[in-house]
Amino acid sequence: MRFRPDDIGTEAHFFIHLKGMVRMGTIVFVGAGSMAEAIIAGIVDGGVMHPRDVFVMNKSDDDRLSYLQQKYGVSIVCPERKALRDAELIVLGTKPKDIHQAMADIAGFLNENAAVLSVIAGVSIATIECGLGSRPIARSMPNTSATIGKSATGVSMNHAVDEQMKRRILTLLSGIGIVKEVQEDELHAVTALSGSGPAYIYYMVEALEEAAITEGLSKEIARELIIQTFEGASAMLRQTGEEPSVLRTNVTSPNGTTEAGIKALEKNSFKKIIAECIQSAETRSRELGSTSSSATMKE
Ligand SMILES: NC(=O)C1=CN([C@@H]2O[C@H](COP(=O)(O)OP(=O)(O)OC[C@H]3O[C@@H](n4cnc5c(N)ncnc54)[C@H](OP(=O)(O)O)[C@@H]3O)[C@@H](O)[C@H]2O)C=CC1
Ligand SMILES: O=C(O)[C@@H]1CCC=N1
Repeated sequence: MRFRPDDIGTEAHFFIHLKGMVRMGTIVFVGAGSMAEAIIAGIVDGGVMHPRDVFVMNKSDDDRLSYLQQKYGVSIVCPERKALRDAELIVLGTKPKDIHQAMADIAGFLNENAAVLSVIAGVSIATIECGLGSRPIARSMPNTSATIGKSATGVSMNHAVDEQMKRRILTLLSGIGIVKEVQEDELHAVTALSGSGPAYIYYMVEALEEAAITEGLSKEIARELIIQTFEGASAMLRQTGEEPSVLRTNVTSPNGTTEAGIKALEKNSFKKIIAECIQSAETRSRELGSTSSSATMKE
């Protein structure tokens, strides 16, 4: 369900949550790129927010703002920045390298009660407090499946976030998928696992598809079989609640095809490769954080 600007109804002002309705004011996305679009699509298409309560701004890419306005019915922050002054929640969605400039650009416009929700990899709550002052701040790590309401998001909040704002932020993030509250330091691991995760899965699909084509299948048939295999395996994990190792054993006939396939994975140190993948991404998330906090200290 997607609300449109002419779709006036009081219920559209509210987040609908299982535990009741949570009132939410306007939201401004500072940095309206791919991740912002994924979240906007999730909350607008999911009926979580009315698009008239959602504003977007960029540094210079006005064409992108027009595209988002056309596609989702959201509004563009005007040069006087009125939307920033009125906003109840600011979503920071720039690249880590641009966050200091973005915070310097908006700091003077925010009302003192505005809360902040960051989706930026690596950048700490302390860095945001440094740039935007002491205020309620949530640091999250969603993923691009937010576009279809299937994000796996981790979030951590500072002490200034009260119960009401916490519910609002959790409700907003629930609108784009599942949410897990974690310690701030654990967000580096969340980033490595589920923030970057969709890319690993797509990479694996590319590899499976190439291998299937080499074995004589058409790309179309291979693609359909792979997608259904991922969907089926993931639904089995969720619905049966079984350990993955048990489900794997159920597929593996003694001396059969699966055993041959798994042996090839083991011979090529599959688990070591995956461990290195997650570890490298985790380390990079920490690097992005320390780069941005040392930039703060230089300023
Ligand atoms: N992509 C992903 O899968 C995920 C990304 N993230 C995080 O989301 C963040 C955004 O990533 P992504 O959406 O891919 O990046 P994009 O490059 O698509 O978008 C970044 C946006 O920030 C804008 N911007 C830059 N400087 C400023 C500024 N000073 N004021 C306002 N806007 C500004 C850019 O506008 P302009 O072009 O005008 O400069 C651009 O539209 C990153 O920090 C990333 O770590 C988190 C989870 C998953
Ligand atoms: O690659 C990145 O840095 C971002 C963070 C998680 C997914 N994309």
